[in-house]
Amino acid sequence: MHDESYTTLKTFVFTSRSLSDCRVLVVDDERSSCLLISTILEGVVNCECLHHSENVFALCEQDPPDLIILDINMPGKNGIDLCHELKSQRSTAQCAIIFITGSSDAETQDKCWNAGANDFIKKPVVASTLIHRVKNQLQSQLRLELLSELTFKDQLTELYNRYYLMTEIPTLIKRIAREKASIGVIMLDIDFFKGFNDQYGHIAGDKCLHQVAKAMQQQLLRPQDAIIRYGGEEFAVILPFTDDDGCRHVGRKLLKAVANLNIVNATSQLNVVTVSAGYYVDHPDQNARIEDMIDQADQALYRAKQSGRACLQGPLPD
Ligand SMILES: Nc1nc2c(ncn2[C@@H]2O[C@H](COP(=O)(O)OP(=O)(O)OP(=O)(O)O)[C@@H](O)[C@H]2O)c(=O)[nH]1
Repeated sequence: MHDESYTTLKTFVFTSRSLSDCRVLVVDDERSSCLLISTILEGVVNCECLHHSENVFALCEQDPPDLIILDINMPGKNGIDLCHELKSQRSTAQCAIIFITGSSDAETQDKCWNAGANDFIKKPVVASTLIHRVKNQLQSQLRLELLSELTFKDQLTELYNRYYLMTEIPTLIKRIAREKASIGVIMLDIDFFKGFNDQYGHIAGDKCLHQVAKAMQQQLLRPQDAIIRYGGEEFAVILPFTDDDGCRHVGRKLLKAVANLNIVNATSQLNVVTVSAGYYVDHPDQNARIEDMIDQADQALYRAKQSGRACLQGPLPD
């Protein structure tokens, strides 16, 4: 547990992205136009080109770029329809879209804005204008990203905070209710953490919290799953669209991942840091409240603590 490199205190600085980390997708059936744009943007952002509009949506849904530079007139799906499609889907709505086209009459420009465009550039392209428009677009996105990290993330563990739980999860529950699906909630608490702090000090305690958080985060594979630092050494895991079996499976994986860190805690009978967990699965209606689900999972967590810790408990049988 003694790591000489660990000298920083309470907060971990957020690793916010910079312009050079941003991905820009250029969609234009004219190869020369794609080449020109990506050459101008070289060294500013990472550029990829696509010459067909047909597979853009599928590609963006899988791995959304930060910005798309879109031609309007292309064989197959035209840029305006593609923009409508991208902006109407939750998974791609955040991609900024800049149209780049030779036809810049008022009616065409109107169509672009109505489709959800973020900006519009007229051909022939002026290099410095393209660079500045792309930079402006991406910089405001990066600022928003940082702001939402600062608002919704806990600085010590880099997990979501309670504000995220209370503001974002209720909307998700309403969607799950509409789709008549289920949601799993797991509450976890580090065992004998007071003893750990007393034995190794609070800085080591903070580092332990950070490691435990990272190890648990790595176990969650679906983008909609979320871990929240609920209290000091207590975590809430929200698993949308997950049933009883799925919830138990994830719960066991989380327990194992923490134990496998092998962080020594001489104040625990197991001699390593472990977590106890309780879970609850709900088929919510529109009035369901996250607080009530957490309360149920917390009662199961209490039973896990009572039955010796380092284990997972579910609801009591009816
Ligand atoms: N280092 C550190 N410790 C914290 C933080 N937040 C809470 N704690 C400590 O976590 C400990 C929790 O202690 P208890 O609630 O008694 O629980 P426990 O010792 O883990 O015992 P069980 O949960 O019953 O296994 C307290 O000593 C808190 O000071 C934090 O941000 N950093």
